[in-house]
Amino acid sequence: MRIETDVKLDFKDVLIRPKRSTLNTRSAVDVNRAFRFLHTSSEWKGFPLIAANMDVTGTMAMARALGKHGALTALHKHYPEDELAEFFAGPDGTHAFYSLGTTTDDVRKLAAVAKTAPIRRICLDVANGYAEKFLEIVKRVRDDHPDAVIMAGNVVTGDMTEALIIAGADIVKIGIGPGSVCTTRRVTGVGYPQLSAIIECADAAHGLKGLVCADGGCTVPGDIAKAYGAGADFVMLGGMLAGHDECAGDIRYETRDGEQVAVGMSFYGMSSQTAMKRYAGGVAHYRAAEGKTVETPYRGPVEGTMAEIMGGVRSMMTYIGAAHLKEVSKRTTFVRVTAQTNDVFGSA
Ligand SMILES: NC(=O)C1=CN([C@@H]2O[C@H](COP(=O)(O)OP(=O)(O)OC[C@H]3O[C@@H](n4cnc5c(N)ncnc54)[C@H](OP(=O)(O)O)[C@@H]3O)[C@@H](O)[C@H]2O)C=CC1
Ligand SMILES: Nc1nc2c(ncn2[C@@H]2O[C@H](COP(=O)(O)O)[C@@H](O)[C@H]2O)c(=O)[nH]1
Ligand SMILES: [K+]
Repeated sequence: MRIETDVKLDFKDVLIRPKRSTLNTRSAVDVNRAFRFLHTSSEWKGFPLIAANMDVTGTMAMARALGKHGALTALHKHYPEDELAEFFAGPDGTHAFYSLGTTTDDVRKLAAVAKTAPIRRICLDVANGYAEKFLEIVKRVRDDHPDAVIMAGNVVTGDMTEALIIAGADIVKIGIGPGSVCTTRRVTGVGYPQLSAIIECADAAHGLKGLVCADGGCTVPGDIAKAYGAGADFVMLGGMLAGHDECAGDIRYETRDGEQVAVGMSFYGMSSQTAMKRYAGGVAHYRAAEGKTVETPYRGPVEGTMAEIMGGVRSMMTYIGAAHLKEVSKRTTFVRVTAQTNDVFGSA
């Protein structure tokens, strides 16, 4: 047994210190980034935000809506083959990642879809990116798809970030246990504070000309700003994008003053009992669920939430004098704090 005694930090442990700046308006900053990828010759430019490949948020409707802002969506892996082929052959396919896990059927389905439609972005997603087998699958998908941008994860340490990049990932997805509907830390005791994970993995990835996507744990636009400050190239969101019209799932209505009002929508983890019942016929006898099912408030079109997120990021940039999103991490100084906000009138 060993104990690491350095303090590792979460979003809630820091704030971004303001810096003198020549930027006089939030309209003058550029929230887009242009990336070249290590293993492919392609280039991408846009707002580096990705909707999570969860049933509720990783939808084709989400890809269309976020695509308008230059942001991306990792489609969930349960769409039928023919729907995926049609989608990736069309114009909205450019705003999406094709997601898969590591089963033989996942790999077969990708090959089948890729025969009829161009798959330019692939999200190889497993709960535990530390398995030896995962590296082999990353290598295999890289060999089979030399021109696709490959994002792979999840991990939380520099050593495994490097291994995944060397195996063929262009982007490594960072985060074990920070998610809004995740119960991994509670069930297994495993995890890593997300801000430190981003800082350490971004450093490792950038040293090899790879990129990272901070996945999970953002609860407010300020957390997304902190993730970019910590060195995240992309940020993936589940819970913050749940509850919108573009999500999959039923809206719950209540009658108020004789009128039907939309109030809530369900949201669940991909390792929850809900997901396992739907796709595996139940929780395997040797496993425990590592995700939960919740109801989020119904929030209408995702447009409003995107405006808040992008407005928050723009404002952060003027506070620290970063005209381009690329400069944010260089211009970020975090201060450790013992409190974030004044909640005397509530926390929203
Ligand atoms: N970022 C995070 O913290 C987490 C994210 N998730 C999300 O939920 C999705 C579904 O997760 P889930 O169904 O649990 O698994 P995955 O779909 O990620 O992986 C399943 C494969 O990995 C094997 N495996 C071995 N050890 C583990 C482990 N500790 N946890 C999970 N799988 C393991 C499984 O075998 P076997 O089942 O036989 O053991 C199976 O072959 C993931 O793809 C991910 O998107 C889930 C949990 C954590
Ligand atoms: N441990 C679990 N993690 C999960 C599960 N389903 C999804 N996820 C992860 O959460 C993020 C989204 O996080 P959020 O804080 O933005 O909501 C997602 O991308 C996955 O990595 C789960 O069942 N268990
Ligand atoms: K995910």
